[in-house]
Amino acid sequence: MVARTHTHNPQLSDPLALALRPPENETPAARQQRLELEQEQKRVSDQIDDELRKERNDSKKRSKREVKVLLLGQSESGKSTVLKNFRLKYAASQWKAELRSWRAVIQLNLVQNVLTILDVMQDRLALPDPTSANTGPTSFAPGPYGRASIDSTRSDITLVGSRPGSHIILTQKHRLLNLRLSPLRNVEEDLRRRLGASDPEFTFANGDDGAMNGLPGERRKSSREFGVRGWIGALGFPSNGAKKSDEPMPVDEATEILATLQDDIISLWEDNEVRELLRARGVRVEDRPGFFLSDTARVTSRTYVPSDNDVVRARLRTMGVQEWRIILENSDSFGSEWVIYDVGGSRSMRHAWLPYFDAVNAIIFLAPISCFDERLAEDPSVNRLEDTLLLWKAIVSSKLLGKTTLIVFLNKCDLLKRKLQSGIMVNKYMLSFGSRENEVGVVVKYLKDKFKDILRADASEPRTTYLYATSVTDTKATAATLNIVRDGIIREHLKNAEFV
Ligand SMILES: Nc1nc2c(ncn2[C@@H]2O[C@H](COP(=O)(O)OP(=O)(O)OP(=O)(O)O)[C@@H](O)[C@H]2O)c(=O)[nH]1
Ligand SMILES: [Mg+2]
Repeated sequence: MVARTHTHNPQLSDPLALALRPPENETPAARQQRLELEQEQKRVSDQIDDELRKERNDSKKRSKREVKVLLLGQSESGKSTVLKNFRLKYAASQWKAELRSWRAVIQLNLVQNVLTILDVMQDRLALPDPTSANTGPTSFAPGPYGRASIDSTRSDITLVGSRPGSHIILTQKHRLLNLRLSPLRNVEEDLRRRLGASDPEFTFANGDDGAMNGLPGERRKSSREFGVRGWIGALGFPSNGAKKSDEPMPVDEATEILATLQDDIISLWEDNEVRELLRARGVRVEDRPGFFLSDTARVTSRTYVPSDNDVVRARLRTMGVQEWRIILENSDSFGSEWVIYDVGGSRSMRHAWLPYFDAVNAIIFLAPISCFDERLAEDPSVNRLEDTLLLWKAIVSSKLLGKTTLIVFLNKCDLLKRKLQSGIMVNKYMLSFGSRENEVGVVVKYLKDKFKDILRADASEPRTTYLYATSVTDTKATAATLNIVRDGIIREHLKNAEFV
């Protein structure tokens, strides 16, 4: 009978229920003991449930209290730089503790500046030196590290006559510099490995998705762009922010080699022929991300510790989506807890943005307006400004973002100004600009109107939008903008938060 009941009770036919059922010949005392034990177990289980419920509610409340911001824009638009400014201003002690961790990135940026120049020089160096009886570049003494080698078998000598800058003569001095600086190729590899080594998902962007050497006349893509999925892992940030900042930094091999080559790097960058060749080839190293050649003496010193401004200017490409939780220092009021999502901006990474659209209060859209004459690294047929405007159109017309506060930073105004002053004409690249004055204020106003026009024509819903002209490598000016932006976002957030 009992056996039949068990067999016919679907619940008790479950193997787990069968295994846990009370013994059939249980004595009253054993039964009493079992029931007491079960009661205690239930009490503990209920307590755990209560705690979980409380935690869920707390996290819901916290999530309501948190201000969530998504940084969007194409690659190299300045998203990570805005994040850095935000942390510098609102999480200063954490920021300070992390400064030293950026040394390797800045050293890598400087090494890449030098290697870019050496690459540009290679075809000219392959030619015999007309000012010297000594014709073979390999006949020079090796540099201080003795690992140098020069490819003297290049076969493109016949082509170089037609390249821009073919009138510039590089001499023995340049060959020697090239030879002495060639250990930097190993330093580059070493630093890349070191930065990538702590991130199992590190990726080298080489070719199909890297930033373009990018300036007018240069179609080649860089194999130098380097990105990591997480700064924290790659840079080895101190986990508790407690790293002592007055200890000297260890002098590793890269630092030692850079210190030894300091004078050569300065000679290369200050050399008139080299400058002329770069100009002729349209390679504006000084306008590129992560330009540190003007700071060579400081950056190559054995005791170099990065400054705030160095870190803000350092270039480290973002891969995927990085979430930053920032508790604003000196503020316990509403709006002191921020979550900022910093995303990778190149086309192949944009699909990863979507899941964050309905979770954020505000979007800061970075529009690098100095890029009117540049092409996308990932698709050289597309103008970078055009890509930015298309992205903006897609964002404003997205229904998912109907309630999201939109903030636009018309960024890189400093570079825009320099470009316009160097004589590059906006109307050559943007016909609709017409005969307006080729001046930064006029261009900014024109583009602001363009962004507003797109908003009017394509917005899924009318919404609050703020536009600012920025140069986010200028930390002082950006701090002031961020203050206004922060207050605006909090105001909007308060309006929408249910519990207010
Ligand atoms: N001169 C100047 N440089 C800027 C400005 N904004 C950003 N940069 C530089 O441009 C480079 C790219 O900026 P990032 O913030 O890394 O760009 P990103 O949008 O995060 O790029 P991805 O991570 O590839 O999506 C960095 O080296 C910055 O220092 C600016 O307003 N002026
Ligand atoms: Mg980035």
